[in-house]
Amino acid sequence: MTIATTSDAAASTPKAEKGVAPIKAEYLISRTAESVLHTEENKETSAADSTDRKQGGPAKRQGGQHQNRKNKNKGKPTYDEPGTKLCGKIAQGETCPFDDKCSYSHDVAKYLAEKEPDLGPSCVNFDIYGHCRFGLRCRYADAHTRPEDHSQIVDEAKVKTVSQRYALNEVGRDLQIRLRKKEVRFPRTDEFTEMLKQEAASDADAADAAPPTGESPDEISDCDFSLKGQPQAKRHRAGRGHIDFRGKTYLAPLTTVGNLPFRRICKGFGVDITCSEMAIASNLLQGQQSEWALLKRHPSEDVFGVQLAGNRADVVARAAELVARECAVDFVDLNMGCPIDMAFNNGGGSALLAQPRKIGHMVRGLVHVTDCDVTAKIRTGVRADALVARELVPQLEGWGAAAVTVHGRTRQQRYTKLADWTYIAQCRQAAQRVPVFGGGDVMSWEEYWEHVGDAQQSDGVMIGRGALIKPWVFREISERRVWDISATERLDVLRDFARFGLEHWGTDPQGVSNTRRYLLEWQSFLHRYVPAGILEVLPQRMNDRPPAFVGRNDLETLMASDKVKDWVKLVEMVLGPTPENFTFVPKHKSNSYE
Ligand SMILES: Cc1cc2nc3c(=O)[nH]c(=O)nc-3n(C[C@H](O)[C@H](O)[C@H](O)COP(=O)(O)O)c2cc1C
Repeated sequence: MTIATTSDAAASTPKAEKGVAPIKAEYLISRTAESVLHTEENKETSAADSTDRKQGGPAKRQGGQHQNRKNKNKGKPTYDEPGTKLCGKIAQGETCPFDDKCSYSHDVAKYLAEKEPDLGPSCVNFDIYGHCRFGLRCRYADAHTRPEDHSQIVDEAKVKTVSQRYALNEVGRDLQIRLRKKEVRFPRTDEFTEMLKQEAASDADAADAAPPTGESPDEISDCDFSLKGQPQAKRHRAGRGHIDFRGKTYLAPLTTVGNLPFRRICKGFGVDITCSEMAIASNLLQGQQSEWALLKRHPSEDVFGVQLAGNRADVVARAAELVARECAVDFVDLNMGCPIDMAFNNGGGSALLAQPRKIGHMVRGLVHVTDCDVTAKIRTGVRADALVARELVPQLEGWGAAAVTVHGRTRQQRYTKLADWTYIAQCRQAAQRVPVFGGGDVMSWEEYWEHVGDAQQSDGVMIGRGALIKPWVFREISERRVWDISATERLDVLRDFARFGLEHWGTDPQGVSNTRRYLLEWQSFLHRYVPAGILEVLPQRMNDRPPAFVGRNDLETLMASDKVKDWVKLVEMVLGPTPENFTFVPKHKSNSYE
């Protein structure tokens, strides 16, 4: 898409309208030009709310995920591999132990005749490791294939010097198999469960001895937030508490988009703390490979946590015990904010906020079964008329949490309305020692320092969508200045992501396809960035929607497009041509203006 500036564009003057990003007059597109433009393009697939925007405002709809994603991007053919999949051993030039019983093709000539052309002259995996584990199946295979006999080149010198694997926390298949066979033991969780049983027995004895109150102990603990009867934070183990959370920048856990390559980009811009995407405790315990893959950590992630979600204290404890035993993690974070129905209706995520007794068991359990810090991520409450976070913070502290993050919205609110930073400040004041991070809507250095500076509303800020829209926000925060980043520099960021993605997901057709999809998911947020030099008033605010504008050059204009077609074009600039029949619908609705 190339939007030309129309002659009457400069005629409009920006108004300081509530909810509208103030764009300098010379970059505005007039209403007439805009409607012509959209008539021409109205046949295109567009992102969820792009049509809302053209029609003068968002239609009311539920937050969450796009439910109508066609085949949820999983249908075939979505990635560029010939119909027959070449056997991995043969692709490496080795012999296959299964011979003619192998379910994959051994016909190299046929595979190469059908294969799409290479996507580029060099292969990231070969460049780093001195060999490519995908061999002929690599989409950059020419870089490491001898043309005369298709054998694979190995750069021995490099193979030897690469001692460290690219990602940490790559848990072997044998653990997954043992988990599926139920052969893994959880001694520390067993110990904790036993302890809880004894506590329950002595509580029952005490209740028998006490005069009747008319309420069962469960009823009391399910609705009472006082510290009565709760063990204090005495379960800290030696070695715990080594992270000084205060004042550090913290990249929020972000399902799908907060993947390792994205976190690596944010590390490059200076973020201090990173966290995995939310991993479901029960999926980990079932040995699901895709869930364990969420825990991978790049060596640059020097303060790294794993976020766990679950609805049962014993399940979450087992998962945490295993993660802490098998992986390199600095902290385990308990998710109590997830709003999606699937988690909520099963009593997990933000549904926990209404069950303080269960939270107590969970946090104490995590503290008991791990040697690392345990942190908690909560919302202000489930509903606006029953906020619970302020009462919960001291409870969490008592149970042994090393830090708490409060996302300043209720579940009911999703992303509508601004985060309540006044309430976050009250949560912080309710804590005695533990650092309380706030989260919600921050996307500029000014807002960051407003919340952690003199106002002392929080001990730190966790940044989610702000980092997705402009990951360089972390550099701006540390330098305390706006960076008017150019479109070419932004394209370099996309290029880095593509490289990191190919390193992470692989250079074979599936890996390239994953990289493309995750980059598109990210672009569904990135396009919301309004270049600093185009704004009349800084900083850009999360909920201020810009009127249609052109960038300072065609690339900048393309980057601001809310059309999926343009996102695909942009991604092709760093990842080569998209396969035919490719469709994409972004997963999260939170990328759009509410
Ligand atoms: C796409 C997306 C995925 C998210 N995934 C998670 C998650 O896995 N775990 C979690 O605790 N919060 C998750 N969140 C919530 C964020 O961590 C954060 O608390 C929230 O977006 C508010 O911060 P923000 O206004 O800076 O985005 C997600 C948010 C978004 C936008």
